[in-house]
Amino acid sequence: MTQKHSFQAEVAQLLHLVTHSLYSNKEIFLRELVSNASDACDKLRFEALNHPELYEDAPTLEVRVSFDKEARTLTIADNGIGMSQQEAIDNLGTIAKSGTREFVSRLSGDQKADTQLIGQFGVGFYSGFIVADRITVESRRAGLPPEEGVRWVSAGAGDFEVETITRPQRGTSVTLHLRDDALDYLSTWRLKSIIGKYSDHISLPILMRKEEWKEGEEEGKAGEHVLSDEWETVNQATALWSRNKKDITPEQYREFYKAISHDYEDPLAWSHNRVEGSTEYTQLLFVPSRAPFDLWNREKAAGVKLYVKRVFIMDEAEALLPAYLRFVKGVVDSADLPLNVSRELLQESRDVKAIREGNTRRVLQMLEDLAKTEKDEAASDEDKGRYAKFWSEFGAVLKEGLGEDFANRDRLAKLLRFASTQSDGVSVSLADYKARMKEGQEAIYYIAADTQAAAASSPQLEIFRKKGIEVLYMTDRVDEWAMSYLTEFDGTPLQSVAKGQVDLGKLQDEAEKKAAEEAAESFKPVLAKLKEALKDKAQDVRVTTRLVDSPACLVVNEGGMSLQLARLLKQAGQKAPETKPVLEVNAAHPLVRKLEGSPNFNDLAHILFDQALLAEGGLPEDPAAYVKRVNALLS
Ligand SMILES: Nc1ncnc2c1ncn2[C@@H]1O[C@H](COP(=O)(O)OP(=O)(O)OP(=O)(O)O)[C@@H](O)[C@H]1O
Repeated sequence: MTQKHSFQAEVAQLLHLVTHSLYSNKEIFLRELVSNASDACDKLRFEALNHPELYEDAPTLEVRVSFDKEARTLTIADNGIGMSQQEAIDNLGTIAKSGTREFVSRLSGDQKADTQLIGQFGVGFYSGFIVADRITVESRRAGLPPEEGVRWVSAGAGDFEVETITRPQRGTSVTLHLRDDALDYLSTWRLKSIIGKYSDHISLPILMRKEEWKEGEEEGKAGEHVLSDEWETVNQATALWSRNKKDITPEQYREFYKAISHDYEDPLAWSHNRVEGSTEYTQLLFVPSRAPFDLWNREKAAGVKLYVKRVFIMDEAEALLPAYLRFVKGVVDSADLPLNVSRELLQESRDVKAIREGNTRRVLQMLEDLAKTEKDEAASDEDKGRYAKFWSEFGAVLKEGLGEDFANRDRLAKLLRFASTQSDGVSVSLADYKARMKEGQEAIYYIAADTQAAAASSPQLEIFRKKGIEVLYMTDRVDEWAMSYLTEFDGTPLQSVAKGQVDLGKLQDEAEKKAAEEAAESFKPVLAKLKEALKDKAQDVRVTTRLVDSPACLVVNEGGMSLQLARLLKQAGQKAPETKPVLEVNAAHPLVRKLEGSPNFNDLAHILFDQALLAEGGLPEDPAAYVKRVNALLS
């Protein structure tokens, strides 16, 4: 008896996209289905560690790819874990992974944008519908009796049908009923070449029927290739990472990366090593070229798969890399961990700790190499641009490492890049900055703001501009938090220009200092009045030398949380300490001079404060009152 089921809405949406736009290279459907078959075998091998009876009478795991020209079908069959009827309904009719669901919910309906997005994702099983107008899946879960097999059929529209079948062999076969424009896949040569390209690294044998040359029977009739009953292995069938580095081509590394990451772009860099010593393992790690849409989710699945002696143990083994390197993809194959290792155990294992440290060092090494190439005269333009590309995609995540990975903080600091008052591009390293520091300059200055434009026009910068001192712009959300962990670079302190008093030290000449002191002295009575008028808003009011064109600005005390960070925290619904800022005034500014003896002193004082807040990216506490005061003065 067949039962009809509807696809979950998200699946229907995904299928629509698959069948209506997707993929300039259709052939990846084979990679996806072979990869599912291989995963199913991995799962069986894993479960059979404790239940060897699951192997039944077929202990050799394999994938078979075959086709039937007459029926126009292509079949990918495996003897892996298989599916029960309920599993087929669940796995092939709904999207279980929350990440994938979220991804689908982001599809905009704009085909071009969606195709881009989906390229980052891989549609797995559903990619079969790129080439098929109907798919039949027959399966039986290992351990269930033959009568509890299942047949699942769908034309890829809104629904699918399932029925119970008897299936003596365990595992799954996926049969694609090819569309008219996909009949070229009914060719041994074609399929072999696709498997060679995408699935060579799969550690299981992929078998296809051998082809034989048959002479034409009648006089004058040409011979042809016919399929024999003999099967042959058409891939290398050894896990790519277990092969010798020198036997692997760059092309093979790239394809391997695409297969494990579902990315359609080449990786930016990779590193493949066999690590020996007290903990033995192989690592093959990739840096992608493009950030995934959910990079910001720190809970997001980590990208490293764990194997133990070639046996697949788990995807997304977050213990193998720190969270700030969650963009890295790859494989770790340990020789020491027990096969039954669990996630909980991983967290505590000393071997895993050693692997995590080793992986971290490797990734940093890869990034340092990319950064080095940036300045290498002999490198191609493309190679030179790789680090900048990396930085624009992943720089903000890497910065989290400053607060997370103290042991590598110095290495991370060297990898940072910023825009600055002297560079629009985000390309200034702290070492570049130091090399350009003015004589007598004692700190690396930076300013944090929401955007580069806001940073560039900030009043706090005025004196630095005037003196030609470079200031770094920090415009990533994580910057302030990250910078709180980086107080110095190579012996030079980092100093926010919006915190504490400006002390340009040797950069300020004696005459300037003296003039400032005198101005401050004569301004004292006004200052006292200002403090009184603003006592609910400002912690203190003082005269500053940092302003040139602006009348006033707000700063926080050294060690205090910046106003910008406090705002970000509030926006994110978190508690921020209520720190009152310090109002700094430019005693030489006409507006400030006007204060003395003004009948509107109180209004002017509040306007001065609120404007400083606006200039800094904040909003007056009572915007309407601010507008009223300004209007009163204007009219
Ligand atoms: N050959 C197979 N044998 C057993 N189960 C399968 C097979 N193919 C697919 N499945 C099941 O169907 C589910 C959905 O497959 P699909 O390819 O859409 O996503 P996935 O493999 O989970 O994710 P991804 O392709 O992104 O790795 C799989 O998780 C698996 O449980």
